[in-house]
Amino acid sequence: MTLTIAFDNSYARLPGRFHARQTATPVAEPRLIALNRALAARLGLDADALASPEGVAVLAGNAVPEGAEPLAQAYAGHQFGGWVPQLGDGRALLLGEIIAPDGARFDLQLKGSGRTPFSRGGDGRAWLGPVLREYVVSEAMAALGLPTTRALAAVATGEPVWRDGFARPGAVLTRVAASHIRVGTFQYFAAQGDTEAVALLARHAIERHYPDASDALGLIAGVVTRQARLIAGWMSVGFIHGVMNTDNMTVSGETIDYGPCAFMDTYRPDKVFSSIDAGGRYAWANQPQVALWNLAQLASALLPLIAPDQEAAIEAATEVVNRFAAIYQAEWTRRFGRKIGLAEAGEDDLPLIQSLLGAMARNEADFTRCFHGLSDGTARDTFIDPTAFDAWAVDWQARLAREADPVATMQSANPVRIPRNHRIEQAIAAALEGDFAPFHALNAALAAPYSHVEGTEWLEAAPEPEEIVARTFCGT
Ligand SMILES: Nc1ncnc2c1ncn2[C@@H]1O[C@H](COP(=O)(O)OP(=O)(O)OP(=O)(O)O)[C@@H](O)[C@H]1O
Ligand SMILES: [Mg+2]
Repeated sequence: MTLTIAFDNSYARLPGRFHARQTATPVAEPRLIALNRALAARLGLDADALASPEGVAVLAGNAVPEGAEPLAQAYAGHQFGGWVPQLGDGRALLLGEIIAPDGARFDLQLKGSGRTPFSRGGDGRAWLGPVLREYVVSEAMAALGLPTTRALAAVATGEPVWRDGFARPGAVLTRVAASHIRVGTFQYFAAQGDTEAVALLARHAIERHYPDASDALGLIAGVVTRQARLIAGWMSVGFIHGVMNTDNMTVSGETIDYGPCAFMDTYRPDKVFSSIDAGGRYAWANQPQVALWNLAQLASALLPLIAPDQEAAIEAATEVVNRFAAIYQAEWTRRFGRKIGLAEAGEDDLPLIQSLLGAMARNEADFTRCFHGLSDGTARDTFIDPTAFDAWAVDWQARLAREADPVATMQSANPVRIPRNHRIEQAIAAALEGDFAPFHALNAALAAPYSHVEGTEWLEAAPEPEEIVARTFCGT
């Protein structure tokens, strides 16, 4: 079985200071854990060839496929608000880009493939737990209909990875993305005063993601729009990214870096999962503000391209960045409106949505179960005090009288299943014992999140108190 991948590596053609050419460090005993056949088909890749020994060698980094030009991408970033002038792929390699049958261009990247010039003190590796988490959650995000990087494959390396004094099984994730260009990629060059590189990168990003944009302002406007919509989408499914540093925000508008992420069970606007987010900077309710702050950093990196006069550039960029609030608010209203059965919610409907959310918080309602329960009469059962729900439902029913098919609207907006954190942890624990069945069952159940599927009820319920997993770790 021969694996042929038609690479066309536009990022590798950018000047040398954009990346470090590097091959993966071979691993002892590659073994395929999961191959995403549906995604392979979408990309025009031969899944059987990927699953063959030759294919698995490529997915593990033990063989370089013909046409690939592996490289680590340079980037910088603000981490928890603190500036880090050089980050870069310290444990990932871009193999190259492929053009799918429909003409769309995708990066093919290995994550956990060994040390690079950007590794600093790190070992360049990933362990099984975070690889499975990223696989499950990124694919669930795609199934929910939200823009995201994808997981094409997970491979066990047969080598230990040391974390906190424990030997963990090593793994490599094959990630697919519209690109891996981050806000931090622009910042990396801007901070060095390398305006030529910023301009080259802007042109590259425009060609790949915003062909209608004619200049840097158009690029910013495009990213602002996509990120505002993306974050509103996260909010609508209770997703908490957990580490929204500027190096973890894409310019394409796809969700990236599923390190400490989680979906919340009980609705709490200030919910934080990440063990390192002590100040709650990246709490659920803070995500739009953080995104806006990150976008301001992008705009500031692009200032030299906007106008020779800095004052004028700042003024123009600020106007574009400030469009975020209206785009976000419109998308938030549209999404939460649909969640309560309103096909086209408007500003007038905000009090109704907000009063439900307030009551949900006071009554410790499960976010996913409560919204889904609106269409089958079980929402009130998720409240500590169901009569509080009933009180809200009076106004709600009155408003629903003006809707043609509110049940259909709600069912298309409220997932019945999300990747619950305790289920992810259970799947990881089983995998560490050599049993990957729960991991595969989780992926299968999450592929169709909006409809009831026989045999997947175990994933619909909120965790029992003793099952709750309230902490996540940063995934390195
Ligand atoms: N085990 C490791 N070895 C070397 N570098 C690492 C390791 N873990 C993380 N890094 C680097 O630390 C920085 C921040 O890591 P972060 O957790 O945001 O990213 P990541 O999960 O590795 O990757 P990505 O953002 O591509 O999903 C990045 O530059 C990353 O490459
Ligand atoms: Mg990252």
